[in-house]
Amino acid sequence: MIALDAAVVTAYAPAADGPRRGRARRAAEDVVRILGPVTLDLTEHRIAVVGPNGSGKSTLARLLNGLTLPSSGTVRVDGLDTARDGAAVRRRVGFLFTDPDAQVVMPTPVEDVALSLRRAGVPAAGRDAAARAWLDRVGLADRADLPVRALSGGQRQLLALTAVLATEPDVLVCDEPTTLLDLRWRAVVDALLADLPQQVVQVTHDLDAAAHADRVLVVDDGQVVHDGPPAAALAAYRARMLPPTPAAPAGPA
Ligand SMILES: Nc1ncnc2c1ncn2[C@@H]1O[C@H](COP(=O)(O)OP(=O)(O)OP(=O)(O)O)[C@@H](O)[C@H]1O
Repeated sequence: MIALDAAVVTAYAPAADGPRRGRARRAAEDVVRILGPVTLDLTEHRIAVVGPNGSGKSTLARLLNGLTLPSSGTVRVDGLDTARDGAAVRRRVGFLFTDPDAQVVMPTPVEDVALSLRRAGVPAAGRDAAARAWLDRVGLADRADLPVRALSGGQRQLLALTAVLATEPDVLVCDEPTTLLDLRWRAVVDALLADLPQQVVQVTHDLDAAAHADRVLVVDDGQVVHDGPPAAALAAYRARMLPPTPAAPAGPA
């Protein structure tokens, strides 16, 4: 289980027209709170995180596997503190970025998945065959030895997802995994995520996808402002984002 206890994230963000200071002289007034305090126990199988641009969703997602550490408060994964046990946390919690090019580092798909297997401790002798088996599972077997740049954007995101899954995490955190994909690839990735046995926490602007979650967190202005079943949380989010339409003027009597 992932548990956040009064987790706060701050960042150094000096005003553009403020005085310029060296690293040693950063002023307290230039430190801004970008998230929190957030206290949550994340136990549901499928959790969606929605909210406007810049509201803090990615920051929240990155807290969950220690990519971002809380400035105060704690984040624990199965009791492991992300600030102290980062490597063990990252073995449990995989992270999928919006842009697969930020994640895929090797020249070919089979090498990229093999790298994940290496990180997961799979012995060298079995890695190539295991990587091919993973690619086969997601329908990328015939792309295994092509240069990654020859894959479509959708195939690259599928590859990035496969490379994360190959490490067999207990939890998968996805930060807008389908935002860059066309409708067809979005459906492929959504279907794959829906079928995973793992807990999935997904940041998304796709409210249709969020509607299938067990729990939806609505983040706004660095706070979790709604938390509950999708119907109620998404209605609250829509009401927050979209002003009510003015009543139609009355017609002639
Ligand atoms: N390292 C940083 N330094 C200063 N400000 C930051 C830093 N990281 C994030 N922010 C700010 O914190 C806020 C929250 O950012 P975050 O990326 O979490 O939002 P988001 O909800 O994921 O946005 P989007 O939907 O646009 O991806 C934004 O205003 C962002 O500019």
